[in-house]
Amino acid sequence: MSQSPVMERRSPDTGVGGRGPAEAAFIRIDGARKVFTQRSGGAVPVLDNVDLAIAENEFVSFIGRSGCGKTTLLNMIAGLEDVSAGRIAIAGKVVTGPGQGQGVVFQQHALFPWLTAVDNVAFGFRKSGLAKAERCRRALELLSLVGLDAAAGRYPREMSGGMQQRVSIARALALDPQILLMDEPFGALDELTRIELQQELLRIWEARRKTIVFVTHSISEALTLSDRIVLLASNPGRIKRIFPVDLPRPRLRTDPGFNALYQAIWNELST
Ligand SMILES: Nc1ncnc2c1ncn2[C@@H]1O[C@H](COP(=O)(O)OP(=O)(O)OP(=O)(O)O)[C@@H](O)[C@H]1O
Repeated sequence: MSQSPVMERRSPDTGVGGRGPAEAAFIRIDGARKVFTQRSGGAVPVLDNVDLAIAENEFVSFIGRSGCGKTTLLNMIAGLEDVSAGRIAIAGKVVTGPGQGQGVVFQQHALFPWLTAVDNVAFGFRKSGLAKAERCRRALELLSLVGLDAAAGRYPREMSGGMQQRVSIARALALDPQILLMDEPFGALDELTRIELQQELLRIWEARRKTIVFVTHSISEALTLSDRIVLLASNPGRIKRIFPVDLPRPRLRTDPGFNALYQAIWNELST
């Protein structure tokens, strides 16, 4: 396969893309492996020897074929899955569970159907020790940030999928996490809503200075959003290649640089 000049093949010791030495990594994954144990006792190796360094405020996407381990890797960073071997650290502290600065947004919005939008977001403050009125005030502020001022009193069944996903993002932002981990958050949305939410997310990312790790199946989405795209291969899951996206934002799909990278990622995914 021909190599595009904008691509860069990196060794498994994947440093922080163009942002200084790997020691400056905010999220550091070293030799991470994941083996699931089946009920029958059999072991299923899912991720093997993953090394990755992600800088503070960096936007990194994981892309790869279905089943290659993207969600598992994200869940390991979230502290929702343990690491079978190797280690994952955030700001130098080994991840031992959730609550180390990670906020998670899943594809299914996972809102409480019996709570209004504002109460769903306020739920994110439950461990904050804040008084109810203050939780409510801050929840309204976050709903405003995601463009949902007018829908605060609505229940999930009264909102579209895009609105529900905005509420999920607001809830994930409640405790002002340093890291936003997003698992195909826009996968179930129509194309227009998806593009709108991508722009919203970039706005929030720039305004709030978050580190974002984002799982997607869409090459265009990864190219629109990311500083770097990490392509995973399957059986067992491992990093095959990392694509830095050195294109100015907002990114246009008609840009020749965008198209060159799209083609390069497509080629790599399909081989
Ligand atoms: N709890 C589990 N027990 C056993 N195997 C599991 C478990 N969770 C995931 N797996 C397996 O691990 C592999 C990776 O799954 P994962 O969901 O991480 O992949 P993915 O790349 O996110 O897939 P998709 O793109 O379809 O969402 C799959 O083969 C899956 O069947």
